[in-house]
Amino acid sequence: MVKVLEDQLQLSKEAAELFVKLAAEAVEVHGKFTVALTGGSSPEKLYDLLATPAYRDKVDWSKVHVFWGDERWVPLDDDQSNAKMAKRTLLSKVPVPKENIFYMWADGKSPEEYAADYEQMVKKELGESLKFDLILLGMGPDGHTASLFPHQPVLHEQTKLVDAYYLAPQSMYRITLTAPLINKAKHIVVMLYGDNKANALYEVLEGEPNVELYPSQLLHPESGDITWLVDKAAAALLKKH
Ligand SMILES: O=C1O[C@H](COP(=O)(O)O)[C@@H](O)[C@H](O)[C@H]1O
Repeated sequence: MVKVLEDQLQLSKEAAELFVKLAAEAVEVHGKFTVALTGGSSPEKLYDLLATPAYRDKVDWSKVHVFWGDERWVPLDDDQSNAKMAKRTLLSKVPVPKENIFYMWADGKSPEEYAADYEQMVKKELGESLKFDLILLGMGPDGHTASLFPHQPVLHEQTKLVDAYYLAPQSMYRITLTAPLINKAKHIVVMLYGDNKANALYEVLEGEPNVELYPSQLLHPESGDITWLVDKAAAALLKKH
């Protein structure tokens, strides 16, 4: 489903409502809420909102288990860290138990080693189903989502649930959930705004299949659902939605 909202604030409010609803449902059904956060600029407003009493007080944070969809392989206090932004805006302001937060970073490990460790953590937390209750994602103007970047071999990964690799154009390692794991989620929410993403959004949703160029085309939930929360500017080129 594609939902076109007026602007970043409106789509963030919509995402916050969904987060609260899905958290309550998951806790009711299986006693916890497993969520993978996204990085980048798109979710900042959402995290700010979730930390305000209007939303914060509706979530049982003691039952929330926090993962990330992807991360830049940098220490947690580095400005490029997706976790640093989530900590500043949300995790430092809500009572999530420390042991429920699974950062995609470890001192003294290689990214590849830690990707294998992270896969084990994911398996332990999610059990056999491997289904996150919610995976939040963004999308870059180049059509990448999580750290599934154009033309990277990770796009074809079928065995690993979590992978790490050197992203040469950015001169840094990335660690990411892979498409097969993401597509198992019960709910996927992709949030993005701005006219610089209009072309990629059109190509991803209505263009010719080409995952090498537009990796977000890999998003096809096996049995869950996907909601695209986009603003009018990002949706400007869509014809069918
Ligand atoms: O590199 C990344 O970029 C995407 C998109 O970021 P945005 O700033 O355009 O919202 C993000 O979803 C991903 O988590 C991040 O690592």
